[in-house]
Amino acid sequence: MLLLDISALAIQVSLKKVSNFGRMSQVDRTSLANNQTMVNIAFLGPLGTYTHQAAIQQFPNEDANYIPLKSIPQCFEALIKDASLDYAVVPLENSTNGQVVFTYDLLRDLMNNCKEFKGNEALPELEIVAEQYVSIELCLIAAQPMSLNDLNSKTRVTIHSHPQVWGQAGTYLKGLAQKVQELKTVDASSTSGAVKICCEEGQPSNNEVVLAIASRTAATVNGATVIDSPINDRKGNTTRFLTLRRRSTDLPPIPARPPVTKGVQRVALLTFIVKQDNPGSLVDVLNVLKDHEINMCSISSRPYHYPNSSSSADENARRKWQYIFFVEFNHADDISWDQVVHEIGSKTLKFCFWGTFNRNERYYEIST
Ligand SMILES: O=C(O)C(=O)C[C@]1(C(=O)O)C=C[C@@H](O)C=C1
Repeated sequence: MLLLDISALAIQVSLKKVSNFGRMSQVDRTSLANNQTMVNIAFLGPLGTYTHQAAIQQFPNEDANYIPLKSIPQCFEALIKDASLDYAVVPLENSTNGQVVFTYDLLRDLMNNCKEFKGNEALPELEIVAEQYVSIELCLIAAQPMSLNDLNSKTRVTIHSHPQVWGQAGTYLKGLAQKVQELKTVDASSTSGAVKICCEEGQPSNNEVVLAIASRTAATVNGATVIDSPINDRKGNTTRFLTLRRRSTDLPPIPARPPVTKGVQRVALLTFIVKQDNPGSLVDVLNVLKDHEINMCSISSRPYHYPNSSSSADENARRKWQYIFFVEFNHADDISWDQVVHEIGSKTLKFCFWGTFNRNERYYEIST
């Protein structure tokens, strides 16, 4: 509860900073970015999203300007193109329903469309510099004060939220669907955006109710009412966020939170494609990690398509059912990077190291 109050307060403070930023010209914003004391952080907005909370956790100081953008792709695009932005914070995965596929696919596309290579190592415009964890306590929210008891067998309910939420409150929504006449879910670009839509739509009629699922902070920011909470199926529901920046940045290394002490685990993300028809091609890459006593902590894949520019004579370029792999691993400070990179390069068709960052201590929290 205390945590929520603090975050609501932080969001009020950041609201002021956001509106100031919005009025600045591009030149002002660039000179602001050049002023070492200010950092400009893009995030999936509007204010009150869980990503906003992650951005505040990552950059809690007075010298942070938070810039809400409309979608995850816009966060990537703006950070690449707008030199006045220093960082972008985006969601990566949820402890209940897994990958935020938008982010995975944007990383894939950046590697795929990369113009700069060292051998077969892609060097895309962005890198990952930190991770954050935010507790996701979902609330059912109405524009006007009302009670859960107002929903009955005659009510037709429409609920707006970010698509990532449906899998986190599936059981709750099934229960609610049995209580009302009809329940419809509508995707929004973010949870706080969903509350905004709910407030704009109001209540169409006595038997029709428009609701949203979002955080308590999003309800406060939009002047809406929480009618039920927490509604997530699993206690301890948590989303993991990444902080990105341009590889070419002049910024000093991101301050480590908690401070780097000897023994803090480092984490790296590697993406790659292999010759799919060669038996053992994936195992060969993983064996490089094993040989260097590097512990893999996650592996996942997404569909992969060769870049549109590939020669049409190349059969691989036209095949379906190919995959890009995402592997995260812990490593000691003294691993022989050059050797690891060389060996990974020799076992993959194309690969990318997205950066190496401190493991956030909240990674180790267990559900109570
Ligand atoms: O919509 C938001 O509030 C977000 O920050 C996005 C997002 C996500 O994409 O996973 C973040 C956390 C929750 O899991 C739901 C939505």
